[in-house]
Amino acid sequence: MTERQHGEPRPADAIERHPGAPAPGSTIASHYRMCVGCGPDHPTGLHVTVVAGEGLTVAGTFTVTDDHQGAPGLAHGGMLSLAFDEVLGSLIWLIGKPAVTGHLETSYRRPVPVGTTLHIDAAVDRAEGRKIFMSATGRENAPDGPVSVAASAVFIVVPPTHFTDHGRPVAASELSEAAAKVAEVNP
Ligand SMILES: CCCCCCCC(=O)SCCNC(=O)CCNC(=O)[C@H](O)C(C)(C)COP(=O)(O)OP(=O)(O)OC[C@H]1O[C@@H](n2cnc3c(N)ncnc32)[C@H](O)[C@@H]1OP(=O)(O)O
Repeated sequence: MTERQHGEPRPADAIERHPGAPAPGSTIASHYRMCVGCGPDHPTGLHVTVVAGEGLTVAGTFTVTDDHQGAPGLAHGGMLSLAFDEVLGSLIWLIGKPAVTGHLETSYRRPVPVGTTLHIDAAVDRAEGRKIFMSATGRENAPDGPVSVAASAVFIVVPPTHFTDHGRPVAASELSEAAAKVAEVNP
């Protein structure tokens, strides 16, 4: 085997759906009740919802409210970026490995008014070592509506201790079933 030269891209690695992944069509529960992206207990969070798709895909929704405005009546770009981070991050439940956002690029194609529901389709494109390359599109008010926002990301697989080493220990009651399952798979 020839050694990889400095700066040379890695060859793509196989990446598969984990056998314990949520079934296609099932909801991927919020991983943390106070998450600003998906937590049901967050008072002004995005309350993003996500459903597992076939293969390494998910479909999410985010409804823009007054709490998410930048210009009056329009979604703040950072909030839209957050919605994409959340939906793309949900793909890790299909892979069954903890990972964090290393790089996120967001392309804003149309203004997104308050009251809009963005339908966000996201997929894993490929993996190279610990890097997982993903992409997503957000469509206005329907799964086949016009594309308002598109994004691509690189998530980096981390040890499960990443979250407690850098964050804080969490009580089991703060986590979703899905989060507990990943902790089980990757103790
Ligand atoms: C429980 C689920 C929660 C989900 C919440 C939604 C997702 C989030 O918002 S996560 C929060 C935001 N993200 C973060 O806080 C991450 C902060 N950054 C870090 O902790 C570290 O920089 C981390 C872990 C990403 C990488 O550090 P480290 O483990 O030392 O990686 P390192 O060994 O240098 O690099 C590994 C590979 O990743 C690549 N890489 C590292 N950082 C990046 C980056 N930012 N962008 C692209 N590639 C990167 C490296 O080039 C290397 O690639 P290769 O193997 O081809 O040479």
